[in-house]
Amino acid sequence: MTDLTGKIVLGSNQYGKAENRVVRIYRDSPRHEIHDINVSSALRGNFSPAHLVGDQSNVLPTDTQKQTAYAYAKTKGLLHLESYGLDLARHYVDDVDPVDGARIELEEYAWARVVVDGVEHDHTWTRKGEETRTSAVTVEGKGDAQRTWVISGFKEMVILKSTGSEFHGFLEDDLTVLEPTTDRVMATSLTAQWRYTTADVEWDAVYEGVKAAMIERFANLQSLALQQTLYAMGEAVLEKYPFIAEISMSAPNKHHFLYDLGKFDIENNLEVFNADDRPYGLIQATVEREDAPDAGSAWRTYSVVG
Ligand SMILES: O=c1[nH]c(=O)c2[nH]c(=O)[nH]c2[nH]1
Repeated sequence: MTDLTGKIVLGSNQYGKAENRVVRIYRDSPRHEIHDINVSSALRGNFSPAHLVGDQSNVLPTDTQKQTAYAYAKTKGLLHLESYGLDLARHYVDDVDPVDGARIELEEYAWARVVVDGVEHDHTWTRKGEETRTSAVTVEGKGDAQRTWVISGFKEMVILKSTGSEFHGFLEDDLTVLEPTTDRVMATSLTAQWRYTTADVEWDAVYEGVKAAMIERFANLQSLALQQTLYAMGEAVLEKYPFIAEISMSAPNKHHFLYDLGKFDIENNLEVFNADDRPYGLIQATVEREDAPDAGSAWRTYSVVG
């Protein structure tokens, strides 16, 4: 083995405050609104002195980033993940001299208003078992050279269809035991992220529209495989919204195996299944436009590792 003798230098780095749990209540009228989020910030820029010689003069403390996350929830507002993320990212890049890039990652936990005596309650909710909405906003550069990328998405939207799904005609080798099927349960816990070509978007309406397009395609397509369903869902989103450049999806195949009731002489006509949690097939795909603008830093995550 040859010993390496090159100079040791600092590679890519960033720092910030991860997972600030910010809950913003709007209580200007008797009917309150709640936004319950998890926000992480990461700053990129000239932080070599901090790493090399312990000089903090360029370092805006992570504690300040935490304070900013909470303060901005009030002063700038927290109505949409994306607009709040843009406010934070632009602040760090525009107002903090050593910062030339900021990455804000966000998740929102949905709450459902409770209904008491048939009336929606003003200030009490239960946590929805729905998907978690997500966003990732990146701003780089100052002044006219500034670039902005916005990704929106969701995690763990659990969706199931009890028919309309087939899987057959697959490649077989000596170890293939899977039986082909023309009728099965298809279920997944879908994670999706889509990249906008603009930051001028009606965030909530488009989020709901993307979800609706995906759900409609999942429900109505006679599926020959989860791969085909995933592509069709992505295609539906790009067809509907010309300002979305690409969508990436990750879909665990939540297998529902027909339970053997024959041993009890009980007929099971696709009625009783074992919902097995692992192992699971994991189908992942990106659907994109050939003329999509360069993704730049859109997908660079805040975590250096992983
Ligand atoms: O939709 C599916 N895609 C696969 O690639 C696959 N593989 C498998 O065993 N079952 C399934 N289902």
